Amino acid sequence: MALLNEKFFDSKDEMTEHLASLLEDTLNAALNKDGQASMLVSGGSSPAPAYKRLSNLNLDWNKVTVAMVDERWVEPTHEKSNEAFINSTLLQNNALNANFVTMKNIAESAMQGQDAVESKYQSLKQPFDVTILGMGPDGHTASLFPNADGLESALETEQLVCAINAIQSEVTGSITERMSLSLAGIANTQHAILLISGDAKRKIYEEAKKPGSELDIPLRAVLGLSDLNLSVFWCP
Ligand SMILES: O=C(O)[C@H](O)[C@@H](O)[C@H](O)[C@H](O)COP(=O)(O)O
Repeated sequence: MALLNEKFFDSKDEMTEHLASLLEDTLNAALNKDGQASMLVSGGSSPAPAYKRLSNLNLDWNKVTVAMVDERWVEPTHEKSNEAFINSTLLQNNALNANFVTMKNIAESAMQGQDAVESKYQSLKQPFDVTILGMGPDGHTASLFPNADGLESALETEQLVCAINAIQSEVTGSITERMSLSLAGIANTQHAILLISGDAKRKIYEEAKKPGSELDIPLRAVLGLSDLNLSVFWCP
């Protein structure tokens, strides 16, 4: 089991405040210690306000590298692009100077683009200083979707990233082809933060803590990483 530090907040504002100050402290500590920092980011509504707050901080942003936890295999101009989401939330204001390592490349498919993404990710500062994860109502985290094509290899590979083709559902929407940190990529961080909102997802999270199939609830594989330092933040 991961080293869990669970915090249950009364409101999203409270969670945002805590998350933003934790990220600020983490980035500052890494910059002071190593002269550089790496932060891996997810999309989703949970982290967005903290990203906006972070973007105004006076950090040495040019020494911070922001990279994606996962991405749909769509152009950055697409409305569902996580790259576009990070550009419009985090990489604004002072954070415009951060380095941004993205996943989508010119390859026709995520599978064909995987090696190029892997080599970019291998050049990031490792272990990553902090990785922000979300979770869907189907128990997916990053783009590790239940029973997806590519999930087994994402859970087994030693590579940092893996192409995934999810089974289409209400959660995935029509775009099922993704690039994601693998389980090994998620494990490769000093500190991971999992953001969960609402009672329905809380139930899935509690379910994921119990033994069972990692293919049905991929979050279970992350919770099972014995050396992972994982903060779990929940808000209503
Ligand atoms: O790429 C995606 O499909 C989303 O980023 C997704 O994985 C998100 O992280 C979770 O669904 C949590 O979303 P909320 O933050 O909105 O709860």
